[in-house]
Amino acid sequence: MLVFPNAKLNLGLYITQQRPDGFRNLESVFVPLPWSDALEILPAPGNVLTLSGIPIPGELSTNLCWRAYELLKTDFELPPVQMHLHKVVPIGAGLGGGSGDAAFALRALNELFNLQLPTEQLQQYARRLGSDCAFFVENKPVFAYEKGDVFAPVPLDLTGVACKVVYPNLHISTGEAYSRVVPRTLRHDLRHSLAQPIETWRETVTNDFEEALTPHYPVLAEIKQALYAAGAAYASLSGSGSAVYGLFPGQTAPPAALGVGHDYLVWNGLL
Ligand SMILES: C[C@](O)(CO)[C@H](O)COP(=O)(O)OP(=O)(O)OC[C@H]1O[C@@H](n2ccc(N)nc2=O)[C@H](O)[C@@H]1O
Ligand SMILES: Nc1ncnc2c1ncn2[C@@H]1O[C@H](COP(=O)(O)OP(=O)(O)OP(=O)(O)O)[C@@H](O)[C@H]1O
Repeated sequence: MLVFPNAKLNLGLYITQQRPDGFRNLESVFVPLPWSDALEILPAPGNVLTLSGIPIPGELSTNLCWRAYELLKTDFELPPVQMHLHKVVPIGAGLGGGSGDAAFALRALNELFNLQLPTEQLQQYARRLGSDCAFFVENKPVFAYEKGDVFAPVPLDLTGVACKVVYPNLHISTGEAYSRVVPRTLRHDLRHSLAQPIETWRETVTNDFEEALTPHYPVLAEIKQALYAAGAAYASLSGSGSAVYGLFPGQTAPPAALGVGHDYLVWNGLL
């Protein structure tokens, strides 16, 4: 079975509280971003994981696709599988790339071996692999809260909005990013702000990681400024960075060149 695990963008992100379990409570809206890896899973005589594309740090056994398989195997008698992951989505980007791989692996294994796990149960498995993973089970725009793994519907449809995502070849680890933010009680009603026209978001929709990380990584502000100069209606860091995106509603494609950075990885397309 061949699947294409996509990435996500965060529209606004507020870190509201330190939790007793070491994690933080947050509020954010997640939307799918059609920048995708490719993952093939087949029954096989023996277990094997192969990789291509962007190199993934760490042992094969710690790869999130493999961990998804191992997790299901604790509860089900799964036959051996061969998996191949072709990595396209940049890592340490705040795009949830690894999380998408994990959730798509759970979904594919569920289908391939007819496990008949309903959505809620797949989300429970996904939560055990990472805070971002559960989003990718349903993979539709949601308001996320608590650890970012509990969801409420959000009446937001960005389908067809032109988008540019810029990754400045800078790996920011999620743990490091969180350690730089001091949680603050909630200051904004994100869902209310996002219900207004995109052009108003610049004044109302913020990501707490941006303020905390920009002094350490000025390139983030440079890219954001360039996106606005190129006509973005809204630009922001995604998640814990380092990817920065711009939205260009009403345009059939985002502008081709930004005039910043030579070796940046860029995704252009429609949401
Ligand atoms: C920044 C976001 O991408 C926003 O969507 C996510 O919150 C990150 O989710 P993720 O990459 O799946 O993160 P996890 O693998 O669960 O956690 C990595 C590390 O981030 C921190 N972490 C993560 C999520 C959260 N709600 N609070 C945290 O404090 C913890 O230090 C944790 O050890
Ligand atoms: N399939 C995978 N794809 C990417 N990273 C993976 C994968 N499996 C395991 N990892 C590990 O996860 C780490 C990346 O997680 P990190 O949170 O830093 O970045 P991210 O993928 O951009 O995620 P997020 O958007 O949630 O911040 C890598 O250092 C890598 O070791």
